[in-house]
Amino acid sequence: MNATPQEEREYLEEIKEKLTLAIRRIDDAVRRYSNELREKKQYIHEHQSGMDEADMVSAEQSINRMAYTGEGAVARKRRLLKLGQSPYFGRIDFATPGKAANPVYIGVYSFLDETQRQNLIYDWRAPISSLFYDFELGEASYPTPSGTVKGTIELKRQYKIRDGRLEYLLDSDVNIHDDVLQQELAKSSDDKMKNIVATIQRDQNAVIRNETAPVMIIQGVAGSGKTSIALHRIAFLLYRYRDTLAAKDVLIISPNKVFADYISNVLPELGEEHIPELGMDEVAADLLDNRYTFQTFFEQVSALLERHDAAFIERIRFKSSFEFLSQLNQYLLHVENNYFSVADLRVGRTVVPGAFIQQKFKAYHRVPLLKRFGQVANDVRAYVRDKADRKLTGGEKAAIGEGIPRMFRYGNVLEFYRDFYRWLGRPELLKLDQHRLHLEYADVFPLIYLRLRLEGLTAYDHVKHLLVDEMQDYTPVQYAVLSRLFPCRKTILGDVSQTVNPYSASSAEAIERVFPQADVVKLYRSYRSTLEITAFAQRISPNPHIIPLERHGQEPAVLRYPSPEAELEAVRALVTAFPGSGSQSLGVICKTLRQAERAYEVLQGPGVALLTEESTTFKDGVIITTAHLAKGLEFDAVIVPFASTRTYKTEVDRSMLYVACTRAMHQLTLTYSGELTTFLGD
Ligand SMILES: Nc1ncnc2c1ncn2[C@@H]1O[C@H](COP(=O)(O)OP(=O)(O)OP(=O)(O)O)[C@@H](O)[C@H]1O
Repeated sequence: MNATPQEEREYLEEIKEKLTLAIRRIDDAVRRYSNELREKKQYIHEHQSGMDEADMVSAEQSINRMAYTGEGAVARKRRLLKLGQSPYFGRIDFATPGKAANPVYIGVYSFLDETQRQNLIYDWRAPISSLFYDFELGEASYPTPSGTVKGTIELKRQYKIRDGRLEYLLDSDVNIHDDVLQQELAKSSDDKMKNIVATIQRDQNAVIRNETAPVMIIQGVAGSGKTSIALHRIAFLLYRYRDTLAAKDVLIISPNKVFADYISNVLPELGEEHIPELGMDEVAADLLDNRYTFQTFFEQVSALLERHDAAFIERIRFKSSFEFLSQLNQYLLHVENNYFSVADLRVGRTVVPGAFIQQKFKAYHRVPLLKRFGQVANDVRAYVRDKADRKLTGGEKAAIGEGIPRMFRYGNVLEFYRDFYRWLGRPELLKLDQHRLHLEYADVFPLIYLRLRLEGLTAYDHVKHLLVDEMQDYTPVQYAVLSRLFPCRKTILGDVSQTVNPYSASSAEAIERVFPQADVVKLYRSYRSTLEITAFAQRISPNPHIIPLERHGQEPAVLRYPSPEAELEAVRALVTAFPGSGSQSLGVICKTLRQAERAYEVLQGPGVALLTEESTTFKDGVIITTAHLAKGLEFDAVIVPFASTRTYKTEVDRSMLYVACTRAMHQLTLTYSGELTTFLGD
C-alpha cells in the first residue's frame, strides 16, 4: 500500500480530507455544546426559585461537565488543525508472525478515523512508534503494557510535509535519519527551542521513554540535546500516564526567566499544556517565607567575575562540598543529643520528671526537632491530668506549652545556623548582614536545609515529576533540599564543563551520591555546532569523548584590533552587516554584564536587544548578553568580544568562554585587543 511517491501524495490528500471532516465534526459538536450550555443556564435562571440545593448542585455539575467536554473538543480541534499542516513524519510497515505488514504512520499526535474506528496516525509516543526510533529494516520489537511484540520492519520511510505539502520522502535502509537530521541541523534558528520528534536518535529515545528510573541524571556535552530530550521525556510521561499525571503536576526548575521562555514552546508544540516553572531563587525565597533577603546566584557569579576575593571563594567552596553537608548532618545529631536540657517540670503540685519529657522527645524522632514540642506538651498535659486526677486550667496548659520549648537551646533556625559555625570552630565562614538579614547565596540553601530538618516543610508535595536543568550549578546541600522537598520522580540534567561557578560545580557522579537510586545517562554526540566550532571549543575545555556530528561550516575567526574602541567598531560593522547574512539570530556574548552594557551602548539599534538578569522573554534578532545568561540558548552566529588575557584569565573565565563559544550553531567570531586569552592554546 502507498508504495510510490504518487500514491503517497494521493494518500496525503485523503488524510487531509479526513482531517478536515473531523474538524468540521468537532465544530458542529462545539456549537451544540455551547447551545446546550446556554439553554441550561437560561433554564436555571428561570427556574431558580423552584430549585432546591440538590437540584442546584446537579445543574452546576452538568454545566461543568459540558464546559469540560467543550474545552476538550476545542483542544482536539487545535491538534487536528496542526496535523493538517504536517500530518506525519514517519512510516513503518511492520509485519508480525502470520499477519501481513500494515503501514503505521507516525505524527506529532494521533488521529483516529472515528467512522472506521481505525488509527490513521499514531502519536510518536505510542508504544508502536518506538520501532521508528529504535530499529532499521528487519527484525524488530517494541514493548507494550501487555508484553513485547516481535516482528519485521519491511519498510521505513520519512517525510517532510510543510503547510500540507509533501516536500520530500525518503526510504531509509541504512542509518536512521541521517540525511533528515543533517537538513534539520543545517537550518537557522529563528526563534525559540523546537520539537525534534522527527529525528530523535536511538540513545535519546531510550532516555525519553525510560519509565523505571526514579531519578534520571543526564550528563551530556554542550549541544547534545539534553534540554530537548528532557522536555520530550515530560511529553512522553504525560502521554503514558495521562490518567494520573497532568501538566500542573510537573515542575521545571530553570536557571532564569529567559531560559524558561526559550523552552516554553516545545511542550505546547507537542500538544501538551504549559508546565509550571520556577527559578531556584524563587524556590529559595518561598522556603525562607520571604523573611530574609539574599544574594542571588547570578549576583554571586558576577561578584566572582568582577574581583578575586580569596575568603569569599573559600566560603563558597566549603559550602559546596559533601564534607559540608555531612558536617551539617553531624551537627543536627549533636543538636538532637545535647541541646534539649530537660529538667523536672512543676505544674501545680505535680512534678513531671525530666526523664519522662526526654523519653517522649526521643519517641517522636520522626518529627522534625522544633515540631516535637507541641506533641511532647500534649503528653505532659496528659501525664499531669492522670497524676492530679483533674482537668488542667488554661494557665497550666499554656505554661506547659511554653515550658517545653524553653528547655531547648534555641528556638530559631538562624540561631542554629550561626551556632553550627561555632560548633565547627569556623565562625568566620558565616558572613551575615545582621541588620538587614541579608544572606550570601552560599548560605541560602544550608539555612533552608536546617529549616527543613528542624521544622519540616511540605511546600511542594503536589509535584509528581521534577525537572532540574543546569544541574552542575547546584551544590550537594541544594540536592539534599530537593531530595527531601520533592519525594517524586526526577529528571536532572546538565554538563559539568558548562558551570558558571567552578567552586560549586556538581558532576553527575556527585549528584548520584545524593540520589544513589538514580539512572545516569551520558551523551557525547553533539548536534548544535559545526565540526569546526566544536573543535574550536575543545581547545578551551577538552573532552576526549565528545562525538561531533559531521557537519561543516566556516572556520571560527579570531580577530585582533589595536584598541578596545577599534574592536567595538569592528563588532558594530559585523552586527550591521548581519541582517543580510541569511542567518536569523546573532548572539554577542560577553563575560560580564558590565561588558555587555558597554557593547550595547555602541551596538544598540533596531533589532538589537540587551538581555539582562531582569529580562523575561527571549527575543530573536541580535542579542547582547553574558555567558551566564546565554547558557542553554543557541544562535546561528556568535560573536565573543573582549577575548583577551585581561578578560579571560581565571578558571571561572574559562568556563564562561566555553559556554559562550558553544552557543554557536554555524558561525563563531572572537574579537580582542591587547593579548589573546591563553585558553585557546596555540
Ligand atoms: N535528535 C535531534 N534531532 C534534531 N535536532 C536535535 C536533536 N538533538 C538535539 N538537537 C538540536 O541540538 C541543539 C541543542 O539541543 P539542546 O539545547 O537540547 O542541547 P543541550 O545539551 O541542552 O545543550 P547545552 O547544554 O549546550 O545548552 C538544538 O538545536 C536541538 O534542536
